[in-house]
Amino acid sequence: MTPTPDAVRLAVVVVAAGGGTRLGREEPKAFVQLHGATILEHALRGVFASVEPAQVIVVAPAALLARARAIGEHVAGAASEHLTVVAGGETRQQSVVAGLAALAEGVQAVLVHDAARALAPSALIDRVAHAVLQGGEAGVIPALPVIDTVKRVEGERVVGAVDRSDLVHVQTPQGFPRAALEAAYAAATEDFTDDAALFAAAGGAVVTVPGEPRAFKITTPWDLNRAEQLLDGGSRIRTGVGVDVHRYDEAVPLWLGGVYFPDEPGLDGHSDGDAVIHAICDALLSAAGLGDLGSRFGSADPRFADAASGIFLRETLALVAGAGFTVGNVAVQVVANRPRLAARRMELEAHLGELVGAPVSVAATTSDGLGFTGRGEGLLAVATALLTR
Ligand SMILES: Nc1ccn([C@@H]2O[C@H](COP(=O)(O)OP(=O)(O)OP(=O)(O)O)[C@@H](O)[C@H]2O)c(=O)n1
Ligand SMILES: C[C@](O)(CO)[C@H](O)COP(=O)(O)O
Repeated sequence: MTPTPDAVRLAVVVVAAGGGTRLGREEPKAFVQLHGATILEHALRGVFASVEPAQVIVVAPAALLARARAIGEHVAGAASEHLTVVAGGETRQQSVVAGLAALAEGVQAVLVHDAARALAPSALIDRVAHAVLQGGEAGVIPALPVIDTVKRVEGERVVGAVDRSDLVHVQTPQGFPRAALEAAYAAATEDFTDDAALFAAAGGAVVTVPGEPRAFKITTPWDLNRAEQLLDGGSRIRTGVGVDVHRYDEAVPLWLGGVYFPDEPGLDGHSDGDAVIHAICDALLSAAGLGDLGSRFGSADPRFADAASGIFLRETLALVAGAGFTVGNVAVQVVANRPRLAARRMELEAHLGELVGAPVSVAATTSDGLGFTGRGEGLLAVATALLTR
């Protein structure tokens, strides 16, 4: 993943070294299973599906650094070069210090994010990142209004009311200019419950952006059940559609569905022209509400000139997973005079199913001589995708 200009300036520190006392599990909280993956994996999916950070630093328990790296590499895939794993400390603040110590040169803004906020949507991470990257000197934190009445108590005795109109619930990621955050941490003489308080204690200004209910912190067993239900009981089925057309180009090889077809005219395009994979990517992005291939990868991006289209599918699947979706199935229909797919349909379905990680069905037809496909000028692929969340 080549960083975009914004990403060259941004690092995300994911603090995952806590013991999870209030959760009451044997393993440290970030390594507790949630809906078939660890809490850490869920958190990293959101991070890697968001802005393209130049560096992601996972702060993990010293005894689990290798496990944390394996999880990080599984999520990051081709972006693993941007992953750093360091050992945390006795407190959250000490873990953040360890994360800051691992920041690469050139990073100018830092997001600090709780792995325990495992369902934080990538849109929230984008929101904080873009607010910080706008170049102000303030810290940026996500916040939600307090909707319950708040009382001051002494033991069980209520001793006063608190005006909730100017109170908010604060979440993570919290974003800061790097130099100012490092200076604030260097000057800290006490423990704070979040980075914004430490930053403010050093004189830094802090502003809020809207938080997200899904970014709640998994702290107690009830929270873990709530997260499980959101990922399971709240299953929502989403369908999407994708279409792609390419003209034939006799001068290039034909790759279709990630499979090479010898002695067939290739497809003209900025990448390898694989209309089947492009249509599948658009169908997946459409179902997840994540835009389309052109908006995500750019139709003229030099990074993808002549690229094998499998790279688009891997990146698309990471985005879809990061948004909390699982692929149910994909169906593809090819409309073209060539190539004849019948003899290789099962091979195509097996290969695409392996790439997508779910059943992929492939069908083909001609257009009975009608239109550009009938005149043998090009090939059209239509795909549908079913996602669940
Ligand atoms: N020494 C610590 C303590 C906390 N954290 C991280 O800070 C985030 C918020 O902390 P919290 O939810 O309190 O996690 P724990 O400290 O593990 O929970 P508990 O207080 O119940 O032990 C979590 O992602 C946790 O992994 C950390 O990296 N290092
Ligand atoms: C950082 C934080 O998530 C912001 O709300 C919160 O302060 C962490 O508190 P914890 O007691 O360390 O979970």
